[in-house]
Amino acid sequence: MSAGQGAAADPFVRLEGVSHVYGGAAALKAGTGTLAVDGLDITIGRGEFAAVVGPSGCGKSTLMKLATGLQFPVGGTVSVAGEPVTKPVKIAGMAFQAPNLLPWRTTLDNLMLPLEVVEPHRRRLRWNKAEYVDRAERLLASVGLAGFGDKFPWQLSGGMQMRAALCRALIHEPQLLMLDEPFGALDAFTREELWCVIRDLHQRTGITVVLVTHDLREAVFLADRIFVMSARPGRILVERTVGIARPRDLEITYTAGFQEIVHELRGHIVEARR
Ligand SMILES: Nc1ncnc2c1ncn2[C@@H]1O[C@H](COP(=O)(O)OP(=O)(O)OP(=O)(O)O)[C@@H](O)[C@H]1O
Repeated sequence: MSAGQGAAADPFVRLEGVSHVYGGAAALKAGTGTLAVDGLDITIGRGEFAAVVGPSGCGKSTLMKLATGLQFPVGGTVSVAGEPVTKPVKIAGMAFQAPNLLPWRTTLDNLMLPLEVVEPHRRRLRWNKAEYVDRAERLLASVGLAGFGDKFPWQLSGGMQMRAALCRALIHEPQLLMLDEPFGALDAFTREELWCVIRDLHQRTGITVVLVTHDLREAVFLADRIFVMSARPGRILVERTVGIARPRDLEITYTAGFQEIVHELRGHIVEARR
């Protein structure tokens, strides 16, 4: 296992007895709200790589939004790094299925965007631009995009855009990386290439990662622990420690042990869908 040896060692992201209703509690009472998650308990350790899987619409993205302070629960508690989550969590970086790069900005300028918003970088950016540009260029190089900073998003392939979006999520040196189906729109080969990019990043930095995915192979290849959610309203049904030694090579995805875990998870999701 990697740096984070599980939740017990050093809890970092913690949701306890969390319920969330879109539209608010009053809307739920009136029958117009959606109870997305209910009694959701999950603890992720510092430095751990956690994956969350489950049936469509079970509340995986909601879990991500609650953990990062983009939504607030109607019940239960959410904390990150020991602090209750009461506003958007600054120490988190996020990447989603769509890279969402601004087409009129170069790749480098897209990477700089969070720095123009998040303090203390916002204050420092003007006088320390060269230092930040250097950081952005080092990040681009670390994902195989050295020299592409001056290209516009439309000059990059889908996989390259996703790499750039990952760099943008990391530019403010977050302690927590939240990935919501980041590779869903990519072809199988590009996706596997990016698994290795994320694997190496996690190995190198020890950052805590939470990955939401529909791809069970992706979850088993990358994660220390996998959480299976129930159908909506979502809660954690199963917690599976992967236990495959690191560093992991793509070859392990063809081994019987790996495929056994994938099948086991698939069984849990079929069950959850019922
Ligand atoms: N803004 C919203 N307003 C009302 N209902 C919402 C909103 N966002 C999500 N929901 C509902 O809450 C439930 C959980 O949504 P969420 O996006 O968290 O699920 P998910 O597991 O990420 O879905 P998927 O696997 O399809 O991406 C779903 O039934 C969804 O329709």
